[in-house]
Amino acid sequence: MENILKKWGIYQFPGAQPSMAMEDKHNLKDDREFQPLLVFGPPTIFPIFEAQNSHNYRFLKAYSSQVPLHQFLTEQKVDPSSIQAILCNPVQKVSADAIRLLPSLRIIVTTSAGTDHIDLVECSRHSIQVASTAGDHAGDVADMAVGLLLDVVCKISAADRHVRKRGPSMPLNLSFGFKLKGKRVGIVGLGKIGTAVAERLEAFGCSMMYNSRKEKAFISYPFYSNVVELAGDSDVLVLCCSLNEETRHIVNREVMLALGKDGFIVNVGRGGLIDEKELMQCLMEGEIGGAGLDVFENEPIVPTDLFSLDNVVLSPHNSSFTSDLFHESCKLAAETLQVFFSSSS
Ligand SMILES: O=CC(=O)O
Repeated sequence: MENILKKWGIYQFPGAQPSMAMEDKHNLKDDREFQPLLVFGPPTIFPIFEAQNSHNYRFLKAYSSQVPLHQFLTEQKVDPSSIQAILCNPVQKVSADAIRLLPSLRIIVTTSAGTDHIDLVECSRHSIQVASTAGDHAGDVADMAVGLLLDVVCKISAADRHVRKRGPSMPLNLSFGFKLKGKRVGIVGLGKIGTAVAERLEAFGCSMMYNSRKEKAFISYPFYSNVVELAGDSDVLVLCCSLNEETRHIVNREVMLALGKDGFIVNVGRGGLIDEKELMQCLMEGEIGGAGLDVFENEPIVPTDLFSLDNVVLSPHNSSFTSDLFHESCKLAAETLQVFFSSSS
C-alpha cells in the first residue's frame, strides 16, 4: 500500500494532523469505547477526516495494511461483527468478500461520486446503504477536463518538458499545437460534469454534441445514440459518464479509429470506459492525435508506455481533489456518519 500511496502522492493539508487536544481526549478513553470505523482507501482525504473526527471513532485503517481484511481485523483485535460502517473512496475496492466478512455492516460512505469500486449487488443483498459524499464536484472535474484538453491540444506539458530539457535559450523546434476554437466536441455522458464541460468549452468557441443513456429534453446539442457515429463527427471526445456494465470499454478501437488521427480523447470518468490496451496501440500507431487522462483502467497502475508519449497528458485521478472539495466532502462524510450512528443507536 505504501507504494500505492507513493504512486498517487499523499496530500498534506494544514490542520490535517490531529490537534493535541483531540489526541489527549482520545487517549483518555480506551479504544474499545469508540465506534469502530473501517477506512478503505482514502489516503488523500483521510487525514483531514481523522483530524476532525478523532473524538468519535476508532479508525481501522485497512488501506494502510498489506494483509487480507480478516487478518487485519484479527491483528487489530476487532470483532468483525462490531463494524457497522465503512468510509472509502475509489482507490480501494469494497469487494463482495469484504462485505460478507462484516455481518453488521449497514452503511458504506464513499467520498466519491462514482460507486463502481463498491460491490453494489452484494450491498443490496444485505440491505447496506451506500452514501456518496462527493459534494458539488462537477465544476472541479470539468475544470480538469478542460485543463487536460487545453494541455494536450496546445502541447503545454510537452512544451514545458522541452524548455526544461533544452535549457535557458528559447527552443523553437517543438511541433505545433492546435487551436481549440472551432473544435467539435463529443461529450459522452451529459450529466452534471458533462454539462459543466460543455458550458466551459462553449466559451472557447467549440461546438458540442453528446451521447447519453437517452436524449435529453431541452438540450439543443445534437444527440448521438451511437458512440462510433459521435466519434466520427467529433474532433474531441470527453468522457464524463459513470462506469457500469453498459459503459465499460464504450471507447474501443472502432470508436478511436472513427475519431481519427487528429482526434483527442479526454477521460475524467473512469479508466474502464476506454479499452486501455487499444488506446495504447492507437496512440503509439498515431491512429488518434492524443489524450488527456485523469483515470486509468487498473488504478493505481498507469501504463508506463504512456510516459514517453508527448501527445499524452497524465493526472493521477485528481480531478475532484481540489482543497475546497476535500473539505466539503469530509464534512458531508462526517455528517452522514453522525446521522447514521445517532439513528442506529
Ligand atoms: O472520481 C471521483 C469521483 O467519483 O468523485
